[in-house]
Amino acid sequence: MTDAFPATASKLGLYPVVDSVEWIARLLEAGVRTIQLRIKDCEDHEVEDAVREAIALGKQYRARLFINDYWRLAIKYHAYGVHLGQEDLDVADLAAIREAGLRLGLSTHDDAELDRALALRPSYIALGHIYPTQTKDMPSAPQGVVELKRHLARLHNVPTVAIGGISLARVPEVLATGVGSIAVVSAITQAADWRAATQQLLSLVENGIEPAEAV
Ligand SMILES: Cc1ncc(COP(=O)(O)OP(=O)(O)O)c(N)n1
Ligand SMILES: Cc1nc(C(=O)O)sc1CCOP(=O)(O)O
Ligand SMILES: [Mg+2]
Repeated sequence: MTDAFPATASKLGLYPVVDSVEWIARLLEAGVRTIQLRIKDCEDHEVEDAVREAIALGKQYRARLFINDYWRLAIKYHAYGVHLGQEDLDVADLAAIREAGLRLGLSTHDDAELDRALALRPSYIALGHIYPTQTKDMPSAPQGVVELKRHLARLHNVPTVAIGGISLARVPEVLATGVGSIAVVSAITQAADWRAATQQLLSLVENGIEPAEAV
């Protein structure tokens, strides 16, 4: 059996996914403790400064800072973790990520992807997309909360994250499935008042979760 990736918190709480160091800085300052830098379609050298700065901020705030896609840079600058999708799995050096002590989060969208993810023993598994999303072109249909709940039944011992089209109004329905974390992009970055939206999301999602362990 393959070695497991390092553990993360059993419930990751609110998990904003953002595309700049500026967003990372303002959300950490606002109290977010799980966060992802997601800058799409660049070469490593184009995003190296942003990745390094985001990781330094994550350490400063003792936050769980995940780097999407750029796993080599995440290793180089000792990120808390890396988030990879199914296509990324075809090219990433998972052994190098594990040996460097980074946590690994994996995207899944159906049973077959869940099978593949579970076999790799990641630190968490993300399930998407739950609702229609304007943020990313998705090849599949939204899975909805009934399917989400069915998938969660297979994941008792793995931290879980729901993503895709989750607005503030939809958070209670998603939390009711028992998922441990809610990842959002537009619910924060497109909000008329991102600060208020973040505080509302934090209190809804993290109410009742144990305070974060030291990172
Ligand atoms: C928390 C979380 N879940 C899913 C994704 C999607 O990752 P991926 O499938 O690699 O797609 P891109 O984000 O790279 O377009 C994510 N980033 N974060
Ligand atoms: C980046 C991403 N990954 C998804 C997946 O299902 O894997 S859905 C998604 C976009 C989520 O943005 P919003 O919260 O604005 O809908
Ligand atoms: Mg990816």
